[in-house]
Amino acid sequence: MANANNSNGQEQTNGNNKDLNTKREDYLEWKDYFMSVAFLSAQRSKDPSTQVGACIVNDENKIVGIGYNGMPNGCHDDELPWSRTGDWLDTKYPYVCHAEMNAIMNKNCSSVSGCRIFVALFPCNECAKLIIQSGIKEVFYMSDKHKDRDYMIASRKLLDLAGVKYQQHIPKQRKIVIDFDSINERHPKKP
Ligand SMILES: O=c1[nH]c(=O)n([C@H]2C[C@H](O)[C@@H](COP(=O)(O)O)O2)cc1CO
Ligand SMILES: [Zn+2]
Repeated sequence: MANANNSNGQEQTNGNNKDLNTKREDYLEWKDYFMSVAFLSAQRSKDPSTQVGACIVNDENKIVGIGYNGMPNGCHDDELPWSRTGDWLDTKYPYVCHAEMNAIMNKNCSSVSGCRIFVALFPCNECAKLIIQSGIKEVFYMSDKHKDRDYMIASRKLLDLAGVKYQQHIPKQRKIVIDFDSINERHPKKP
């Protein structure tokens, strides 16, 4: 639908009024932004069942590491299994690197000590160990859907003992759409 504009500088885009003279209020708040980066990164995952992303942020709100679940570097992901069931060696589990591990290993600074990590899924016990050892102080997660599994109980035990805080992130915006065409929207001509 074409955009129309009214006399007080308001543009109507598909029925929504947009005031082009006043600061936006519906911009992404920091935590929604970091969680969105984690979710976007998860879109790189080749895992057919669960795509997980992680984003590490320092105390200046700067992103210092991003990762998603995938096979280790140099191990071609066509040569390793992606299945969930069957002989353990024929499943993905012994091979795949978790998103948290990749985010920590991909860090672009010398240390992630004191940082926060934003993850789609509550970290497993192995990732909890990495989080603790790397000095990350806080975990924000979206889903805790495996919370009753033993490895999650172990994970919480480790995080609690080490004093790593964790909390579910409740996003202000439940759905964020990336529309590559939106940048081509034209605004009314300046007077
Ligand atoms: O914290 C995690 N981070 C992470 O990257 N993963 C990955 C490993 C697997 O590729 C996938 C889990 O697969 P599945 O849901 O099919 O068991 O998610 C799984 C967890 C477990 O919470
Ligand atoms: Zn893990």
